Amino acid sequence: MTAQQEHAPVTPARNRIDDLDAKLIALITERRRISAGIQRDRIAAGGVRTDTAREREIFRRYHDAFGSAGTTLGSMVLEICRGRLGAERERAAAVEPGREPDTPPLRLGVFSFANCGAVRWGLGDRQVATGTPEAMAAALLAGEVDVAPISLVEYLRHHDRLLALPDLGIGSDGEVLSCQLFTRGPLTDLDGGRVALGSTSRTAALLATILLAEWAGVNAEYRVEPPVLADMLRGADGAVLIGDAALAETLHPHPGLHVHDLGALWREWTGLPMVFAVWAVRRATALRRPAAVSAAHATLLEAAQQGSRQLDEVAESLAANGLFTREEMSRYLATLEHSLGGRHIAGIRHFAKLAARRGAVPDDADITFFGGQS
Ligand SMILES: O=C(O)C(=O)C[C@]1(C(=O)O)C=C[C@@H](O)C=C1
Repeated sequence: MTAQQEHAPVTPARNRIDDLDAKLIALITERRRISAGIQRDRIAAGGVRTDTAREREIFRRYHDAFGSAGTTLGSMVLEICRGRLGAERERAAAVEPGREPDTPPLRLGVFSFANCGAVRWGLGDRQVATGTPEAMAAALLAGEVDVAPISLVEYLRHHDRLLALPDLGIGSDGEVLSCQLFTRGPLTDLDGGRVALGSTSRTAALLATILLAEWAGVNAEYRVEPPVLADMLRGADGAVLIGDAALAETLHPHPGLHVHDLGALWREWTGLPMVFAVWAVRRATALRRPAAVSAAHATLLEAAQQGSRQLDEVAESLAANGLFTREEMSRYLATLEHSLGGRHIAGIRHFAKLAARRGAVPDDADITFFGGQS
């Protein structure tokens, strides 16, 4: 017997710990088995191995129980259950050189708005183009970037040239805070009135006109204008604004102004989440360079997950520009959804039908995914 063993307190307490460790190991083994089943089903249905929103829930649970060590523990448990995240990207990258020699990496784009803050954070030092949704749609369609977010309306308008990346979107299941209709009075007062649509907004502008016409029964006249709320409201009874400007006006509303959250209204009306933007690739690029698109997709999924795991840090970095506090950014990031599950897709298809009825997108506009998921 070694000196250490002689002095080790082999007490009932240690036996109890051994017992608990054995139970934890058995529980994690059981968890891994169940998790593998869910992942298998999702992949068989054309999805990917991971579900960002679900992982965020799990991290929060461990964090609530054990603080930042809990986040590490949750991340280890997930790694045991679904493998290492980087592994997916490495596999995709490993396929790339063999199948698609001598081609440069795909060019990624992201929105400069806070709604891409988590993804930008997760991408770290990787070179990406940034721009407004308007600029990014133009760059994607012109071939200046290969994979980028695009507002839902622009995607639907160009659906025959684009494929959406599975499991990744920018949306909300209810309140979104950054896609807003501002009015001086109740919505019904807009009937027969004027609504200014901020020129940077595509999906939110159309969503507002659909909600007003079909849900609120309001018949208004619409005009596209530069996205400056005070100017917009000078000549109109309502104004639709998106992005950081809308967020600022929502978090610090002017007295007397009514703020209608378009994500919340949509949810109230349809019971579905609203997807404001999807991530897309040109069909021609997907055909020529499928492995590179897979690699880019895996990179973006991983970036979204990484950002979602570190929302406090993301909030801090977004607050650094002085426009918002860290708490405000945390609240905003918590309302955003980066996942694109069955309910989100149902929301997209419902919106596409309503938009087609108004002639805003082609009649056959639908979402089609890279990799064949439907
Ligand atoms: O719940 C799921 O969708 C799973 O696939 C299970 C699980 C987990 O182990 O908890 C694994 C991978 C996903 O990214 C999220 C969660």
